Amino acid sequence: MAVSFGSLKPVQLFDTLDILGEGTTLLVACLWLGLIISSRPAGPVTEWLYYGSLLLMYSYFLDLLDEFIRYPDTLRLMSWLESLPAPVGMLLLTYGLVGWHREQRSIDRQLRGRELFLRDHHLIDPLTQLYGADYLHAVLGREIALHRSQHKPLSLLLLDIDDFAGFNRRCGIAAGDNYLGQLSELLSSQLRHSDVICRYSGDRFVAVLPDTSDVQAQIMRQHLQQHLSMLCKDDNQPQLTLVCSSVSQSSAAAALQAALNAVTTARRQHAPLTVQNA
Ligand SMILES: Nc1nc2c(ncn2[C@@H]2O[C@H](COP(=O)(O)OP(=O)(O)OP(=O)(O)O)[C@@H](O)[C@H]2O)c(=O)[nH]1
Repeated sequence: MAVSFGSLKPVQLFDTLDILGEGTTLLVACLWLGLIISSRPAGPVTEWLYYGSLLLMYSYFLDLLDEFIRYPDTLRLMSWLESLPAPVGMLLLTYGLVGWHREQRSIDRQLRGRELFLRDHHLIDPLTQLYGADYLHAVLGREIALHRSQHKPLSLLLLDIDDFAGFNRRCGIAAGDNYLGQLSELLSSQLRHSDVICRYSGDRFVAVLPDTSDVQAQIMRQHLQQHLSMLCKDDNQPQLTLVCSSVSQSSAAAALQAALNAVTTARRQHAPLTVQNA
């Protein structure tokens, strides 16, 4: 369209420096557009950035064309078309960049939170390499909120060692440590990747089972029971109580208390045992 409004300039009037400068500016604007399209997810911020750089590209393109084509002095339209899109494009681009900055800050905040959590080694129990009680409370609280809002089932498994103090006295602390290690390995190998296994206290383990109904939790408990009963074959080994409960409470503390009550009930109901159901 621009070509039809004007006439081609003679070659001797071409300004090489101008062409080089304006050509490079146009290429950089094209590069920006390419980077935005390839690296950004779809959404309003991307649109601001996209339309801003598109307008800049358009303006720089007309600027470059100006170096090759002479327009009649009476034609004001071309000069408007050249000069107007650039500031509008800059404004759109700036608005998009502010949005991008905000997005990035909220992503950074989330990542920093996660990293701090992972770097917090006191959350990991050094003996079993499982998460400890603090982590359990945090994860269980988060899962309860998530599962309540999504109306999904959530269950807990609680494994308690009976009279672990007695076992330590009979066999020694080292044997007790070894037994805790065996239990944690067994739980880690038999539960799913999505389950969070924690050492809740010295002789208690809790697994948070997301998206797990009561029936599924019972099946998992029976599966674990078979493996645990192999550990309990030796008369010298401490006995275990294993309960599972579906979480209906609204807080982590209440859910854990319900699981602990289930352990007490299970213990009352059985003679020193292998494994029990809540
Ligand atoms: N070997 C070993 N023992 C531990 C560790 N942490 C806690 N204990 C012991 O676990 C025992 C827990 O005692 P209690 O809370 O009375 O539990 P329990 O003896 O199993 O009694 P009940 O649970 O009521 O059957 C204590 O004797 C602690 O010393 C550990 O890391 N290694």
